[in-house]
Amino acid sequence: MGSTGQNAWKLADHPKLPKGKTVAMVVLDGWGEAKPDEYNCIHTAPEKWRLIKAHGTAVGLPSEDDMGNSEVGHNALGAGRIFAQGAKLVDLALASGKIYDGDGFKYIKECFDNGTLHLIGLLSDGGVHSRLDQLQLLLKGAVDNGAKRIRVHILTDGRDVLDGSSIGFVETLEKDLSNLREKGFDAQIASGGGRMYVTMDRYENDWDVVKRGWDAQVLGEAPYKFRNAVEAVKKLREEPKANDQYLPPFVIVDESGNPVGPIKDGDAVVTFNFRADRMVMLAKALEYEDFDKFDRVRVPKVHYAGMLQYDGELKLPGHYLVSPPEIDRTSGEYLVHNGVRTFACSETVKFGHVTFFWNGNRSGYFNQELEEYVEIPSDVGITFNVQPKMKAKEIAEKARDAILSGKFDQVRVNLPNGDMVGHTGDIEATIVACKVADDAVKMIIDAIEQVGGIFVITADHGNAEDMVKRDKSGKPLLDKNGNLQILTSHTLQPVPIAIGGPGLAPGARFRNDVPHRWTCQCSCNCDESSWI
Ligand SMILES: O=C(O)[C@H](O)COP(=O)(O)O
Ligand SMILES: [Mn+2]
Ligand SMILES: [Mn+2]
Repeated sequence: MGSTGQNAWKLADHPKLPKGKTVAMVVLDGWGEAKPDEYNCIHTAPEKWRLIKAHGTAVGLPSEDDMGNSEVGHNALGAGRIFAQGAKLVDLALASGKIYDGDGFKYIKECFDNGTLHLIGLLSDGGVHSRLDQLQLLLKGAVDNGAKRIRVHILTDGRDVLDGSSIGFVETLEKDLSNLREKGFDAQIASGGGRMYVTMDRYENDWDVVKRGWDAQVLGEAPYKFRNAVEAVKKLREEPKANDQYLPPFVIVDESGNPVGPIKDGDAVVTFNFRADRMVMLAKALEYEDFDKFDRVRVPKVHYAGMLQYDGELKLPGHYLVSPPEIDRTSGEYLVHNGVRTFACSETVKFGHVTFFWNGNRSGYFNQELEEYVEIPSDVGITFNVQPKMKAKEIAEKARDAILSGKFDQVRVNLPNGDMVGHTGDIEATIVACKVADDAVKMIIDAIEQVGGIFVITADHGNAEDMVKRDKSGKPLLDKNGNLQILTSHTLQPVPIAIGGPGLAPGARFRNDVPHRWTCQCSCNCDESSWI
C-alpha cells in the first residue's frame, strides 16, 4: 500500500507478480483447517494449503479466545491491514467510561427523565455481533447516569454459541434486572425472538424478519405472550420446538395481559450489537422517515443510537455510542485509483461481505465505471441445510463469465456454503455444502487457467471443519442426555490460503518476512520457509 501525501494512491509494481493478469480472489466462507475426523466436513477437499490465522488479535479482535467472523475477516482481507474492531473499541469505551461522555450517550440520556430506555440486541457471549458483559456494563452505566425505566428486547443466539445456551443467558440477564428492580429501577425484558427469525436479517434478504421484530419491540404485538422471558425461551424450545436461532417472536405481558415494553414517543433506543450487517435493516426502520419495506403502523419519535455507526457511507445510524474503526485506504479504493477493473459477486446472504465489509463497512461503489457488483438472490425462508448447494454454482458461473470476458482485472467472490450450512449444525448437509463449494472453486480455477490468470483462494474464518464441541484433549463432548454437542459456531482454527495459476511468475513463493502472527500456528508439517 502507498504512503499518505501526494501520489498516495499510486501502486508500485510488484517485484514478482506480473501486471495485466486477471486475478480471481475467492473467499470460502467458514472454511477452516482442523484434524480430519468424521466431524470435519472439509477434509475430503483435494489438497492441503498453507494456513494462516483468522481469529483473535490477528484480525483485530480483543483476545485469542475470539473466533474469527465475516466482518473482521473481510475487513482485514479488503484493507490488507488489521484494525481494532468494534468489539475491542466498545470494551475500551466501557472500561474508560468514555462512552458516557460521548454525544451518542448524551443524546439518549435526554429521554431518561420522562421516557424508557430500550436496549435491543443479540443476547449471548458469542462476541461476533455483541457481548452479554458489554450489555451488563451498559445497563449499569445507564442507571448510574439517570435511566429509571429500562426495557431489554432480546434476540436469542444459538449460532455463535451452542444451541440451548440462551436459557442461561436469559437467566443471567433476568437476575441483573431483578437486582436493579430491588434498587428501585423499573427494569425488565420486554420482548424476544430467535436472531434468524426476528430482527437480525442482513443485506435486505427478507424484510419479514425485521417486521416480526418491529411488531414485538415497537408495537408490543407477537404471536406468543409470556409473563417472563426464561419461561418464554424454555416453552418455545419445547413447542413449537424451535431452536435458539429460530425462536418465534414473543412479548412479555403484565398481569392484565398488556405488553410491558412497547417503544413509545419520547423513549430512547439503543441497538447494542457492535457488528453492522445484521443491525442495518432495523436501523433503517428506526431512522428513515421514508420507508416502504413494511408497514411500520406506528413510528415512535425516539432518540435512537447504535452501539456503533453501522454504515459509514449512509451515516447510519446518525447517533452512536462508540465510533467505529476507521477502515480507510482499502484495496478496493486503491484499485479504482489505479484504473484496475473489479468484479465482485456473491449471493444475498454474503453479498455485503465482498462489497460492504471488503470496502471497510462502506456501502456502494468507489467508481462504478471500474467496478461491477453482482448479487445473486439467496433463497428466502429456509434454513440452508435444506438447500446446502445454495447459489455456489451460480456464483462460480458469474465469476467464470467475468474472468473469460476479459473486462475485469480482479474477480472476487464469496462462496457461502461452508459457513451458512455449518451454522445449521447439520453435518450431512455441511458435507454436501463443502463439496459444492469445492466444485465452484474448480470452475473458477479452470477459467483462470484459460485466460492465463492468477488465483488466490482463502477463507475468512473456520466453521465447517469442526462441527462438534470438544474437550481439551479434542474428544467430542456429549450433553447430559448423551447426545453429541453440535457446534453451530465459527472456530478458532487457521484457514487455508492458496495462490497459483499460469499467470503467476515462476518461482513466486509465499514471503517469509511477514510478522509471525500471520504464519502457521497449527501442528501441521508446513514448510514455513516457503511462505508468502
Ligand atoms: O451473522 C452470522 O451469520 C454469524 O453470527 C456469523 O457469521 P459470519 O461472520 O460468517 O457472517
Ligand atoms: Mn464468514
Ligand atoms: Mn458465519
